Amino acid sequence: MLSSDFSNLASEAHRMTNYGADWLHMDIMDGHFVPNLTIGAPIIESLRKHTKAYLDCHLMVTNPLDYVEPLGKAGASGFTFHIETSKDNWKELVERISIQGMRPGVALKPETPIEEVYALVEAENPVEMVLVMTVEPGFGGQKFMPEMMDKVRILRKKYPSLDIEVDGGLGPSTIDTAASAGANCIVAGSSVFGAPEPAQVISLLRNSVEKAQQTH
Ligand SMILES: O=C(CO)[C@@H](O)[C@H](O)COP(=O)(O)O
Repeated sequence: MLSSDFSNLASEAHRMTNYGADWLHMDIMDGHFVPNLTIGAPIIESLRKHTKAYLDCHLMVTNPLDYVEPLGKAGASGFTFHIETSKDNWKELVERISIQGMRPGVALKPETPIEEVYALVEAENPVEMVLVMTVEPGFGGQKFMPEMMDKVRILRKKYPSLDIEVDGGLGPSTIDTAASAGANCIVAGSSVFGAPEPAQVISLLRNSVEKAQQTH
């Protein structure tokens, strides 16, 4: 939703779900971990009053622990934190996310090796999704980094049933590359909000993933 009109967030959310979006991806940025500042728990709480959609929160913040209880109480559905911020406390983080009834996920920046998330996927109380950033986090409208697909291929081979999300520069010209590598959760901002027919783009993204899943 970073590409949406934030002054009309509820109607933008309805527009996207009416166009066929399964989830609403909410980029939460603190202006410290990334050089941008967006939304927090109060916005999620207000939005939750207007939609039952899955709110897939991506925490681009230095201290994700500070956001767990506020976002859980606000009605967030998924809570995906960055491994770069939680190498020493991810077990506590995942436990507290789960206690709040949210789905835990872990994200990694382009320069972070994929090996750094294996322990979180294999843990007794594991994350349920890995978000492979395909741009440097902080802004929408950037160019897709195809070199990140090696991470997706490795994850898909190692964990066949894991949810693998990709985020950054996804659209009609890049979706087949991501889907064929094994990504099954697709974040798309500018390619959908900027499209003359957003529903057609959402349908194209979904069809590409479904087609690729038949070969995995
Ligand atoms: O987390 C981020 C950016 O940090 C992403 O969610 C972007 O907001 C995706 O936007 P597009 O690249 O699809 O325009």
